[in-house]
Amino acid sequence: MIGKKAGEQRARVITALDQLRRQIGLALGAATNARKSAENQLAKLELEQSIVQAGIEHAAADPQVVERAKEPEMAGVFAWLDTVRKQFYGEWSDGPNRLRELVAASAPGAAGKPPGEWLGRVGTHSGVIAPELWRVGSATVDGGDAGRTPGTEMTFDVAVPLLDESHLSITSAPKTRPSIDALVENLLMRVLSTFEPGAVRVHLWDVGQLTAVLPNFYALSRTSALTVHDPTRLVDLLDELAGHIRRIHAHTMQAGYTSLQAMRRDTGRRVEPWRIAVLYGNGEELQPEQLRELKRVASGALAAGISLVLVDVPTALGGAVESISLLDERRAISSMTGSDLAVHLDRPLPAGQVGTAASRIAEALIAKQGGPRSFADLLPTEFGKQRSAWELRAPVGFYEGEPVEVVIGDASPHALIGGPSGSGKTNFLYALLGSLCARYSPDELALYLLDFKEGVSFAGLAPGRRDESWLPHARLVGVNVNTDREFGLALLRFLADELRRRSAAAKDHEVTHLAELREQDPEGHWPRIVAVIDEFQYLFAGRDTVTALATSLLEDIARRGRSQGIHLVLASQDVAGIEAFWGKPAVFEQCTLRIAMPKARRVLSETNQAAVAAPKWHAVVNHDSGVAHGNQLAHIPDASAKGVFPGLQQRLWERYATSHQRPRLFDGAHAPVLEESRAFGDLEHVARPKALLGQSIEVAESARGVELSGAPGRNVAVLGTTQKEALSIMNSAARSLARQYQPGEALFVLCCLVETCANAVTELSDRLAAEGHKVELVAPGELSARVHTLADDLSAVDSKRIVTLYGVDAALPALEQKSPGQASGLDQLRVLLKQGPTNGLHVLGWWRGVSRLKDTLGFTGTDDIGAWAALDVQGSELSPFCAGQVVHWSPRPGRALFFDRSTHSAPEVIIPFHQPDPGGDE
Ligand SMILES: Nc1ncnc2c1ncn2[C@@H]1O[C@H](COP(=O)(O)OP(=O)(O)OP(=O)(O)O)[C@@H](O)[C@H]1O
Repeated sequence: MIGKKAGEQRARVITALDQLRRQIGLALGAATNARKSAENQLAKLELEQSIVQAGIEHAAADPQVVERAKEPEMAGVFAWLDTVRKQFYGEWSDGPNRLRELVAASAPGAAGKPPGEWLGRVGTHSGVIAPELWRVGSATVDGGDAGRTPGTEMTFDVAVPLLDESHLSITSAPKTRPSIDALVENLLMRVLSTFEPGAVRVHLWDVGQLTAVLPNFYALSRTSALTVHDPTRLVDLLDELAGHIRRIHAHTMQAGYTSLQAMRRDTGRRVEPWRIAVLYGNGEELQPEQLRELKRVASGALAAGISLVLVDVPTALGGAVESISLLDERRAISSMTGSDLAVHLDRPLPAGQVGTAASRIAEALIAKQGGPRSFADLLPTEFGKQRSAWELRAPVGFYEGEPVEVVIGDASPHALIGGPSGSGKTNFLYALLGSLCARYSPDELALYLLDFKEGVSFAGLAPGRRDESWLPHARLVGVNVNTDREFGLALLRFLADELRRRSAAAKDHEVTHLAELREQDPEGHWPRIVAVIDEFQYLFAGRDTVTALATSLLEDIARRGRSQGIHLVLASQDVAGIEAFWGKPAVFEQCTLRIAMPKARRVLSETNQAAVAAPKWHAVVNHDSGVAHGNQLAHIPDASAKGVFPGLQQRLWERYATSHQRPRLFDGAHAPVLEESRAFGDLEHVARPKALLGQSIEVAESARGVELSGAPGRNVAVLGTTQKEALSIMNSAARSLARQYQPGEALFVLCCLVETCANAVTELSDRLAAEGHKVELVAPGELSARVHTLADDLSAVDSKRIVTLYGVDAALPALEQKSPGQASGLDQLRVLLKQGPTNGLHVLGWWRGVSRLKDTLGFTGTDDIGAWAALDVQGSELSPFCAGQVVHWSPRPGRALFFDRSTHSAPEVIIPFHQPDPGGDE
């Protein structure tokens, strides 16, 4: 509605202006017109000219003229000129009045009224629609020329279009610099006094002066309303303007508007401030590069709410440009009024009053911007109102009181955040997450959060002991993953799978973009996914398969994630993290959103140093791959203060928790407890039980186990000297198996040859017995004999037998002994390993070294150990048990390398369950 009205008014103004131009041209250039129309009648023209020059009344009294006019071919000259004059004056006689009305309507308030009515008052105009004209002076025509009494003067206002409408080019005459300053000052003051503070930003550049450009405005230079630029760095200013143009253009186009003006009218919001750049040249041509850039800026500026005022900068700008050329100190010719009419420029505004007015505007602006904003200022009044079909958009901070947004979408699908330790990177992430989660519901946004740093930075987002709330948008929270690079890999695999799932769904619906998929499949669950990986450089920390896989997965996700709504936010503390990236340009280039914390280097682009000088608790937000013109400085509110983020989380939790699942927490510092794991809890009686060895490192919580079928080789070896983990794996295996057998269905034969584990094994034995199972605790000295009987009865016994041996290596000397003519205990153990599985007997054995296991197996090869879990054993020792492949494994506490011939192509890292230690020495 507003738009339509404004549009009509604008059309009226333009028509009236055109008319005005024509009329003035006619009035003052009647002779020219007459001459043209009489080109083929030179004599007639001359006569007409002399008549017009003299004036019709004068000419009629001139006998010479009267004589010539009597000539036949001159017949009608007088009559014709009289008609023209009557017709024109009929229209023009009211021109000055009409013009006055027009300026009053199009230049309301400070835009057109005398300074006494507004100078020194702070404007209140909201800045959605700008006045169309701005007064610069007045013009006077003689009443005679206007069909009135000759000799009387008729004055009308002269105003120029500026904001959204036109650039302005001003040309000086000798010694007119003070007049030009007064003209510019008058114009700028009218603009600044019209709008509420903050709606307009003025940039001043003067090729000849560093500081003293428009000194009366000095007070404003403390604020964002006025920036004085370095005379030697015009290109910087032009770059900055080009950056605004690109950014605003992208924003408005995305919202479906061709200009900022159209967007403002339609949305009723200012969206962006207007910008006026005043460039003072010296009449000399600019350097070609500057000129090119200036023209480029000028062509896109108006649609982005940017107007240029060029003073003595000789250039022909394309598009709408009005001009004012000074004739002397008070008079000028303007393109608005035509070349025949001198404009009397308004008197300079009183310097003192301009200074006072500038101070008042500056103070009002500072008061309005307030002090530093808080985290609460980032949050919308109503939660969960935004839709993420096209993009995610949320403010993360403020610049001069105005919010600075981060956009994650088609143009900026992935983000790279960098800053040294303590620069506020984690705080930034919290500000971003809070702002996003408050705007988008968990159905619109799903978060996968991973922190490779030691510490608990994201831990609070998952349910905890002290705070039961969690962030409903979070699907996964991974903390303390510094040593578990595999978990990073698992997340990337998960994302790549999701990418495929989304691509397939998009293909089914014959669409290519998430927004279209959501439209076609309204019942589907297609939130945008944001995966935050803090200290992501850990992914590339070794020259191994993890690095290689992480690289290719990241590249895939980075490249294809955009259209499927899967976004990466990669954060890194040090340059090393970023440098890990330089060799991986595919990922780096896709991170078009760059966020640099103070002192961060190389995050933006090699040459963009903006972050180096950024103040504390600020960030440079750049959606243009770090190119300087995309820089947006923002103060980031404190999101890490006590209770701040948890406060928001509590509100979100109360709102969404009942309808959404809690996130999975993966904490690399805490091994899961067997009894608490879902995999253990879900076990039930089955025909082919699985011995659980530990938890897998995956996005979904799951455990790894070995199925003890009747196939040959279905025995399990635990390798290494670390007792705690070895005990854990052995016990989890036995206990999980016990859960899957009916009481009496299986016999557990336990033998512990490691003294320090005796208590734990006894405890296990008691527990199994208590569960109703048949258990035999064999003393070390009796093992050989028992192995014999087990081997002898191998096919004769009907029940399952689980032979669980702790420290087999310690039994080897005893097992090796043999009576002449008889098989040794070792021979019989080999029989069990080889023939046991097909006869319902499986060995779970712990060997404290690979060579001891080899000794045990003898020449029979490694096939009888179908699955193993290795602890402090070097990878190279393991290849014989892994079909000869190269095994990368650097042993680390609390982790095991697991391989099952029947299910794995390569070994994987698992986490042995945590065992509350009942009696072991550790
Ligand atoms: N915008 C801010 N306003 C006020 N305090 C802040 C702000 N940003 C960070 N801080 C404070 O500075 C401390 C360090 O910030 P933060 O943990 O975000 O830094 P970091 O760059 O992530 O460092 P590190 O990588 O070592 O964790 C925080 O404890 C927080 O209290």
